[in-house]
Amino acid sequence: MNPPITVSITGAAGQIGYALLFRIASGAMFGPDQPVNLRLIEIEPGMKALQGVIMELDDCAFPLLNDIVATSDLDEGFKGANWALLVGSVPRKAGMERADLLNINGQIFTGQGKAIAANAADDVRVLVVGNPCNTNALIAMNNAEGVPNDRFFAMTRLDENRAKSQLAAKAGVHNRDVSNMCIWGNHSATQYPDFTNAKINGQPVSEVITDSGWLQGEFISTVQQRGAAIIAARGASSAASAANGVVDTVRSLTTPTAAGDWTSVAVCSDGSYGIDAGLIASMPIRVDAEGRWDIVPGVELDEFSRAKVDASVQELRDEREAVVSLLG
Ligand SMILES: NC(=O)c1ccc[n+]([C@@H]2O[C@H](COP(=O)([O-])OP(=O)(O)OC[C@H]3O[C@@H](n4cnc5c(N)ncnc54)[C@H](O)[C@@H]3O)[C@@H](O)[C@H]2O)c1
Repeated sequence: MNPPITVSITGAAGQIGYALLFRIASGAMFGPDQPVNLRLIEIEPGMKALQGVIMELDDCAFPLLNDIVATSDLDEGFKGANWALLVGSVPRKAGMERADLLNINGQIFTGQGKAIAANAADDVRVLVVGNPCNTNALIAMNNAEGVPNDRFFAMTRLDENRAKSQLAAKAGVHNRDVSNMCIWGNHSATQYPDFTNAKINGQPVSEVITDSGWLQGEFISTVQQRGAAIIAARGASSAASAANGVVDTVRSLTTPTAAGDWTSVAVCSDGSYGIDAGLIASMPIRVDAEGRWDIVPGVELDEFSRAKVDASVQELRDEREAVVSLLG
């Protein structure tokens, strides 16, 4: 058995937390030989529910679950973290402007960034799920002095999985036959699911799905609006599929990417693809055998794609502008 990995999770008593903790503890995230310590972080009002979740974790008698800490103290919560999964955030309420939301959550991610820098392990990696996740990650990154920028990620994998599933259904193939699906930009309704570079059984999608009107219209809007469609149908926002996206993201960042393929995750841009350096934007990412990631170079963006990417990047610039005072 390997020594345990420590995973800190904020918002641990929330919906996504409830779907996520059990999968981490079962070995789905780090494999069947990797014990885990869970450090579960909640705000005070969530602590009672969190105790209930911990009782259920205990009742699973997971062989890989080494230790559980429940706390609302950030220093204790991020102590020794190898992974920090920042799921908790304040949802948008009726009458709240996007700028208000950015600011309320901005305060949270300022404190969490500082606490990660002060307490986490030297190899800490941070995945932000709580929305607006790109800008929350930007704030955490800019407040985590001493933690390299390449350790910060924001989740767009759920969007990638949704896009693959839509393409597979339209083409009458299995999800696993779809590759090279990249979500560009912001995890928001401006995100661009790039069908122009995606492949089905190694063939360009546009050669398999010849209905270009569907690809440019309904496909994109279905992926962009899927979160709202789930809320309308389920009466609650996506949680199990979001938790699955977290598991997939961490697995993809800790295992080599299949040759020629890539995965979607928002990272700190180095200026690639005309995306301003320093923004947290979703791009095609690959991981090598040593576990290092880089932005896949040379992906072609045609005129249609370029306009979509630019629109989403503009939204990220606007969000950055709204929180500039929190960036240190
Ligand atoms: N990136 C993505 O693809 C994606 C997908 C789905 C949901 N989300 C986002 O994930 C977030 C969580 O979703 P959910 O359905 O689990 O929400 P939820 O409201 O069920 O749970 C959120 C939990 O976070 C806790 N919390 C709030 N502020 C906190 C803080 N400062 N520190 C620690 N915990 C805190 C709350 O007490 C609550 O238990 C939301 O922001 C949602 O929009 C992102």
